Amino acid sequence: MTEFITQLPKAELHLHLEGSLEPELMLKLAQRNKLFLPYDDIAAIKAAYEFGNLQDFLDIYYQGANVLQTEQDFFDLTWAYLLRCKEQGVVHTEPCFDPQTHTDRGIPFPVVVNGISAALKQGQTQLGISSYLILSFLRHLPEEAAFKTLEMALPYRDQFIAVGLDSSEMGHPPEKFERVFAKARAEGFKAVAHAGEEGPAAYVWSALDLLSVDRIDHGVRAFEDAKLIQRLIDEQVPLTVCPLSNTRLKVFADMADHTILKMLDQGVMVTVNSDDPAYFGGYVAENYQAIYESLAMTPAQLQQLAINSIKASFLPQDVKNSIILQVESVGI
Ligand code: HPA
Ligand SMILES: [Zn+2]
Repeated sequence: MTEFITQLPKAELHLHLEGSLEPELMLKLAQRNKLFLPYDDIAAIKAAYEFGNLQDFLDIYYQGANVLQTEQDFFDLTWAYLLRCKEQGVVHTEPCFDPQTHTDRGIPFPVVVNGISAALKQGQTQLGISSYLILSFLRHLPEEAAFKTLEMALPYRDQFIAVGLDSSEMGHPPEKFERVFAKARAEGFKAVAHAGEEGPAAYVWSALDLLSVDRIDHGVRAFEDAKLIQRLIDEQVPLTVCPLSNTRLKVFADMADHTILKMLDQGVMVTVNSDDPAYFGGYVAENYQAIYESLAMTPAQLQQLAINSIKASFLPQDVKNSIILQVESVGI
């Protein structure tokens, strides 16, 4: 099945670039930048990746991001991710990054965005992978800080397509960011937000109604609210689901409990993504493989998930149509 999954042309729509920082690159960048890391080797780094919940993970993820200092570091991070995309049949990606994680420790915004953009551009020319970048606000910080980040980013507006919302969900509902999302939309950006990962289905409603998002990141707790599921089906709101992330962060105790297949069968526009692959044990193909094995999915359902990933992307309709034809031509 691995080969079939790899052959399916896919889009990845929920990927934190900082979460693709593999332990090997983390050590290399720490040495290059002469920084202290509280780990002796790769095994020690990996041993720290045992999470009881989202916050346990975020604490380690923000600490890991400290090794990213120069434009070259952000280029190398992004390029390593794109090479994985190439291996796994990802033909289009819409990764996000957290500028505040870097600007708050003194790294200038252009260092971050220019390093990422240069790698994405090279991904298009050398690997044939198209991409749109998403700028995410950290929801544990005040809305005022998100406004400042948006202002800082506006001179670089050609380098990203959408704004997003991530970090600690509980206690930080979408409504906290209503004004900054309105401003971003008025500036012409698309919008996505994490909602219904650890937070309740109510956060999915408010992301849709108050932030006017085009997609929901995660959204798996929508399953607890039948009315919400019906709305997601009626409006074909995409959910960027991340199966390995959900089990590693204990959103589901076991992959066999995951609701993605039920939602797919009901007609929800679900997609498969890796979230933070360096921390959760797999890139996008491993996520397809995990649900295929644990949920007894059929190859036709895997193909539908790949089609959904293209449909839910921000690509122009004619490009979507031609990639979907290619997905359909992969023999089952
Ligand atoms: O899964 C996530 N949820 C919220 N914030 C994040 N930042 C990186 N990954 C995540
Ligand atoms: Zn995420």
